[in-house]
Amino acid sequence: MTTSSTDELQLEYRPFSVRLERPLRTGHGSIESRDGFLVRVTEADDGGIDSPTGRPVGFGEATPLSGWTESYADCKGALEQAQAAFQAGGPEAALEAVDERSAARHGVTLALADFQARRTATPLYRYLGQGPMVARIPVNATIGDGTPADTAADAARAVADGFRCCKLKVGARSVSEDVERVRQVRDAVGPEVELRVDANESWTYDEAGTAIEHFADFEVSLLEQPLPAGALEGHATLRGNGVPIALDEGVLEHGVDAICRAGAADAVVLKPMALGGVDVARRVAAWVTELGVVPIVTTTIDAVVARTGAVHLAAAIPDVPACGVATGDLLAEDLARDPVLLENGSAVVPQTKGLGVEGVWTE
Ligand SMILES: O=C(O)CCC(=O)C1=CC=C[C@@H](O)[C@@H]1C(=O)O
Ligand SMILES: [Mg+2]
Repeated sequence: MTTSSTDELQLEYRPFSVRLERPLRTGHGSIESRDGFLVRVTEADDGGIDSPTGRPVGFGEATPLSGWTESYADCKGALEQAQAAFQAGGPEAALEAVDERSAARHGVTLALADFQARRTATPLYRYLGQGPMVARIPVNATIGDGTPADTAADAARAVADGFRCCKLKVGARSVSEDVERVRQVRDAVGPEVELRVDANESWTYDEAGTAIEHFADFEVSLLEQPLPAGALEGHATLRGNGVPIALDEGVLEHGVDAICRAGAADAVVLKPMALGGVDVARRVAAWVTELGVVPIVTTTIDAVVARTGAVHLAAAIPDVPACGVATGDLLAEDLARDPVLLENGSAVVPQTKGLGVEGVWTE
């Protein structure tokens, strides 16, 4: 990475908290707010808000999530160390300071990537992937746990808003109630809409087998993490019964090498915040694609900076399937205007330099 000399650059961070519109109930429990840190890389003498002088600036976001990344306190501590290391030894030293803290590393690396992509007047996805221009990427709607009728209504609303793929949370209720929820959603949205379900490790092998029998009838296209993260063989045995299997929590538990060797997944979910950065996630996506496993990018219900980074990551992955990056509407508030337009089941990829997020760091 070529950057200005250390004494010309500085790394800063500041805390934020954004509420969700309503708690996202999952098999793991509920997510009610997202508390993290905005990260900014600027030229040391930069005077201010989003570098009005037009000099390069880079934004990142470190938003820890329990069960997926380090704790908030550990993330804060790692960013403190990274700021000092950056001052003393530049980006490479800062990256060493966050090496074992995935959310903190995500924030620092995204800010550095945004900084470099802005300097070269390149959209972040092209800076990441050196690939062709990509105008839009397919996205799924994210629908939390609710009664069968409420879930069906939420899915119908998403389809009316243009989504062609809905991912439903399951696992917080009995398998029979979840089967009924998916049945009612399928009846509500018709046969053309893609339905995926995410159990967040909630089921036993028998429960997963029962669910798959019914979900195959409803033409569910993907079942995410039915069994606990540690189960590799169990997931391998569930495959091939009419509903493809994706691993999410299992990616963090085993790594993609073990998953692919065990033949445990048809797809893997790549969460840049949990993997330590969009750079890591893109390398993993290329790797699993080589092995015939489908990469799916999702956010960790992040604020606009990390969420836009996930959109750029998805745009850097050739032939990416619908991704879970349309999560901005789950938030009651955000840190800045969303540069990503959602329409007709896709996200329009920002083509401006860098991430394309502005107005996010106001004094
Ligand atoms: O995949 C999506 O549609 C959005 C992201 C999403 O569902 C999740 C983000 C973070 C934690 C979980 O609640 C959940 C998941 O397990 O994939
Ligand atoms: Mg998941």
